[in-house]
Amino acid sequence: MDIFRVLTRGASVKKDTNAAKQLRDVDNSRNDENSEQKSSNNLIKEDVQITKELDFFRNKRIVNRIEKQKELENKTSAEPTINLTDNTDNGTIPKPIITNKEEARILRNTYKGNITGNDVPLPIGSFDDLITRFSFDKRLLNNLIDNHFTEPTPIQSEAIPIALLDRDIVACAPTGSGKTMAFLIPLLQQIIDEKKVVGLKGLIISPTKELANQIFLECVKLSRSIFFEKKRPLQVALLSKSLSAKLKNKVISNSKYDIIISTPLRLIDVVRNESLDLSKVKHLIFDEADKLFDKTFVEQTDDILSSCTDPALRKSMFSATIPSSVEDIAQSLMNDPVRVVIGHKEAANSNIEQKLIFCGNEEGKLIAIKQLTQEGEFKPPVIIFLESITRAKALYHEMMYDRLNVDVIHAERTTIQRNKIIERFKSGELWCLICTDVLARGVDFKGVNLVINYDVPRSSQAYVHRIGRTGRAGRKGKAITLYTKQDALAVKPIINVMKQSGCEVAEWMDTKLTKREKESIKKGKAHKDRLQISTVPKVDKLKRKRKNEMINASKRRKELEKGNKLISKHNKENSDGSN
Ligand SMILES: Nc1ncnc2c1ncn2[C@@H]1O[C@H](COP(=O)(O)OP(=O)(O)OP(=O)(O)O)[C@@H](O)[C@H]1O
Repeated sequence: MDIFRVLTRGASVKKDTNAAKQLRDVDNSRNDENSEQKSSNNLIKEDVQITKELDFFRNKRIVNRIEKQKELENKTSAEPTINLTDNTDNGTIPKPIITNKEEARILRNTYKGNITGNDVPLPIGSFDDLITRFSFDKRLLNNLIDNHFTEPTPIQSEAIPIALLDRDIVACAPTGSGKTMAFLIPLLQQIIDEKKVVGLKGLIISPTKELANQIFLECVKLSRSIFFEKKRPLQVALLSKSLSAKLKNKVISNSKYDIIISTPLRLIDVVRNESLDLSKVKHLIFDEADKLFDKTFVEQTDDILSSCTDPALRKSMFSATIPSSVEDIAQSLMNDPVRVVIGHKEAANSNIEQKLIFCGNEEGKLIAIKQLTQEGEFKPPVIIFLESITRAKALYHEMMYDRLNVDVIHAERTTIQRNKIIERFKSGELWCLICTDVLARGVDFKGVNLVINYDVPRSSQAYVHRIGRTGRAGRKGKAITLYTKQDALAVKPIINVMKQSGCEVAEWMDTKLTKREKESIKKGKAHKDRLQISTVPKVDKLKRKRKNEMINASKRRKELEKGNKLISKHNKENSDGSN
């Protein structure tokens, strides 16, 4: 009972907010003689309101359905599980329970959900719906509440029932909109339902170690205190280097875990070695699916798919960007999938203010960063993305030189170093994180104020993910992309994303390039031939180098002299002793 009280408490909305009023209007109009006409008028109004701010966490206020709730309450009075009575008098709207297609349509309109497929399940309007429609585990619900997840986000509203009804799903929803919980919640419920099956049942694949670790931690939080018969806990594991060694050496049984989270390479390694059996896996989830199906990973992903031999295998794909090429693959691999798109497919998260800065040339980029600092736009925490390890290191040294509180993460840093830096950044000790695309996807840093693309990302997808490190979980964020003459071509897809997301782009930035201009940019191989990162002129660098050489030579000379003195002293002492 208590858990439901807490859940219901979360849904407080002032009665007079525009969105709430419109939604009430929509509902009331159903009883009207001209209900159809009124309803469509209101939906147009509602569209305007929602497009203005596609805020996936706060602007989702649903129909006032007091009558229906009361009816339901009477029906279910024998089951004192759901608290439906509070909150109508104190300025709040009851949590919606979606019972038919019309209600689903209205709910979907509030978040621009486009759901297609055969027999599309109804979304859940609140976590209460999980109780009325699915026999949801109370411990799991408690864990949700303990972690302050009181209302589902749109992707959760849609994806959870689809998965619980054992359907394959291809889901595309904005960065930071809660996709992780959208696949973890139903997965855990299904593992609980299949408690009698021993062995690995759920597998989550992520392209990077950082993201795999983050999903693992979320999964541990949600599965806390869930035990099966004989006090066996629900076992979740991150396939780390040490765990894969233990599995290989049979120190740990390969049927110990219910869920494993892994990167593709690490998983394939233990599967090829026959240290892990995937034949009982029932739920296979690809997070950042478009990355896992691009040329970097596709072979390993294919191997994973062919190792999961259970004919009832259910597959899920999640990402903020799913290009049509990946959708085609998905359709061919999946069994009658439901396709979920939240918001505009080609747009970035609408909580992010996007800006382009033309810097002329490479030197201009450093100057731009300095200007942002001086003008107070460089508000920590800040993440700066660069296209290569060399460039990330160079910028790091440059910013260190300016005594800024920064560190750098790239593939050459060890896992321990990477984890430590991430912790320092999360705790606020570190203000600015410089990185390559290793951190572009999935990593959830709460409260990042600004993302700077020091180098223009190579695709619209890369751009959407990079800037998605800010503006998460309903917060506002800012993204600035620096570009030079060389980037005039590369910046076009970014301009498209900006326009799709409703951001302004100055006309002069979006001019069409002539064939000749395009050719000359291509010849310049924009990405390969960037100048080094430094504001120090070449002459000064040479001077600095000579000065360092002189200092080192003088140090060596002094050490030599010191050594010579010691030897002659020693010799003298020896000769004195023999006399
Ligand atoms: N129902 C919810 N209520 C409140 N906060 C939530 C809810 N679901 C998720 N969150 C929070 O939202 C944040 C973003 O979630 P998540 O990392 O799953 O985003 P994502 O959609 O996977 O983003 P990306 O595309 O960048 O991987 C997290 O901090 C998470 O804890």
